[in-house]
Amino acid sequence: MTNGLSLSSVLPTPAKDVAVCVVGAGAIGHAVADAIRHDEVPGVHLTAVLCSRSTVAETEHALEASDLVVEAATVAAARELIPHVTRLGKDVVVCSAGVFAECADPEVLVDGPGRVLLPTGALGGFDILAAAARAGTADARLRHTTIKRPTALGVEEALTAPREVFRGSAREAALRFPKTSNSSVTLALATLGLDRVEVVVVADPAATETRHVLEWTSPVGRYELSFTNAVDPSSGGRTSAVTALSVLEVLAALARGVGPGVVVVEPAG
Ligand SMILES: NC(=O)C1=CN([C@@H]2O[C@H](COP(=O)(O)OP(=O)(O)OC[C@H]3O[C@@H](n4cnc5c(N)ncnc54)[C@H](O)[C@@H]3O)[C@@H](O)[C@H]2O)C=CC1
Ligand SMILES: O=C([O-])CC(=O)C(=O)O
Repeated sequence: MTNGLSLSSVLPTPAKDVAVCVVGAGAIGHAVADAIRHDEVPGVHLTAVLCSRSTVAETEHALEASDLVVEAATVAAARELIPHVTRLGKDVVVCSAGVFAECADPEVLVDGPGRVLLPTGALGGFDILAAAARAGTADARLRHTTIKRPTALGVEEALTAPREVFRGSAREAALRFPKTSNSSVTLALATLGLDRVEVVVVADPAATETRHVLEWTSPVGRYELSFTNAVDPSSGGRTSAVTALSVLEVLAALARGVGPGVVVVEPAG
């Protein structure tokens, strides 16, 4: 700063707005589309919102008109969309990250040159965990405990106390709870991989919010990160409201040319 340069003057500035198509008009898709419509993300504009009734022609037209696609639908939709969009050379922000639990190698779904970008979703702290993983993962351990209300997990039984309903790998969690373990998959892909992150799922009849606890141990440090998330009321108590906001962080980062979590100081005026 003393030499007259502000931090952002050395960052690349994208030449034009990023044109975004949102796939899925539920809790996340609706919130993301609304925020873009209301100009809450500078440098980004909305081309279309596709729903499950959209025709093939509407879908193709929307993809053609977009630079980037936000998938906020289902694992099944992500399974079809990822190879298709990446083959067109466009990036796709994927909320239904659980789709990667179906693949021995996540890269097989990505038929480039486009890329898949996974938002941190309902979690955070990936920066420090990925940094710690750089020191080596052989002696690292990571556990993700999710605590949600029983109906959000598909647990029909009337519980009177919290109950552990699952313990296994992130891959197994996503296959067992495809609608509520996407964040475990993203976390695993950012750190130790799908088969080495332990996931515990707890159904708590008293839960009014969703809790996620991450416990990391490795030679470089021990971290415990705890997230208590308000749920999006339109998601049946299932989806943490911050997930849509994390998608907006990815879009804002793309428009600015720097990753989420980086503090950018803009020039004055
Ligand atoms: N990465 C993360 O941290 C999180 C990921 N998720 C996942 O994100 C996805 C979206 O979540 P929500 O908005 O809460 O779900 P939602 O159920 O509220 O909305 C999904 C919408 O997608 C629509 N849809 C289904 N198939 C479609 C298709 N082929 N094309 C277009 N639309 C389609 C549905 O009709 C529905 O309106 C889900 O897979 C959910 O499990 C949810 C929370 C956190
Ligand atoms: O929204 C949340 O708290 C987490 C979730 O459903 C998921 O990871 O799929």
